[in-house]
Amino acid sequence: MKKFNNLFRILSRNCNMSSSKCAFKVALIQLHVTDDKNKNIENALKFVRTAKENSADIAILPECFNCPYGTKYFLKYGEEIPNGETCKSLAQCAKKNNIYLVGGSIPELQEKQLYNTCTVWNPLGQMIAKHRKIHLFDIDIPGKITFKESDALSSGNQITIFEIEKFKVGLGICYDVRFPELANIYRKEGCIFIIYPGAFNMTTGPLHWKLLLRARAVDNQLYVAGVSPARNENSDYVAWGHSLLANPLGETEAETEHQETIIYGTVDLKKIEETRQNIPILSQRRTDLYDILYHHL
Ligand SMILES: NC(=O)CCC(=O)C(=O)O
Repeated sequence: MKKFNNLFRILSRNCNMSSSKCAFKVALIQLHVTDDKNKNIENALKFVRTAKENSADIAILPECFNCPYGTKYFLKYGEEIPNGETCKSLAQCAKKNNIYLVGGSIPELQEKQLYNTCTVWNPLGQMIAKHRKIHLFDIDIPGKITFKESDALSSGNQITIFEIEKFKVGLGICYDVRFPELANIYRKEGCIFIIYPGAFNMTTGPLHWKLLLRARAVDNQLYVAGVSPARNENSDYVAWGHSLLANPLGETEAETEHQETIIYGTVDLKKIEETRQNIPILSQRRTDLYDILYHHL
């Protein structure tokens, strides 16, 4: 409840002052990813410039935007964070364009371990967050898709929150979206927005991508973005695309299909406040019951 009131305090303090923002323009950049790392990075930078020209405050790149998505590629494309070439480019790009940049994800190499990692850069070009995918994508749907990220990657063990003008934003990567507990923690920590760079596939994409993003939004009464690579029929792993932004009511604010593009949406803090006031589920939760029942199962 304390965190909930904090949002109202920040809102009433900031939003009534003309110098402060109560809405952020968000650019969801759905990139075509190839096996050429330099081209992928250059392409991402070009789209971030376009996002800035269109007055975006935050630009978001997809999961694995510098590398084809597949366990056999991660070591070859892996690099250290923040000293690798991709991070250097992202830092410069954020600074040059004076924009918050959520760097999708890249394979991170640290002490012979690989992680699927998202970095976030502020308009000064400083890294303000680093999220290692917590839940690795290990699934087997016979005849449809088998994928075992844990063959190559280690999992992250931390939740990740960063701030944009005092407002908290939570991070997850793709499969992390399937775990409502993580999103619930972000809400309880006072987040107003959760960002999931993600590359769902042609089986689970049509089934679950949109449903999960909207579910996380409506459960937690905040904005949720899912940002995918564009569909590349020539790659081993064909991404579903369909990047989207869901609002605190669970409605789709912005959505695209599978081609390379940018879509824009607004994170409107007043809409969060209104939704949370009208339907006050956070304070109505019966944790007295759930906690007891959960621990007895
Ligand atoms: N990159 C991923 O984590 C894919 C997740 C996915 O497709 C799913 O169904 O979950």
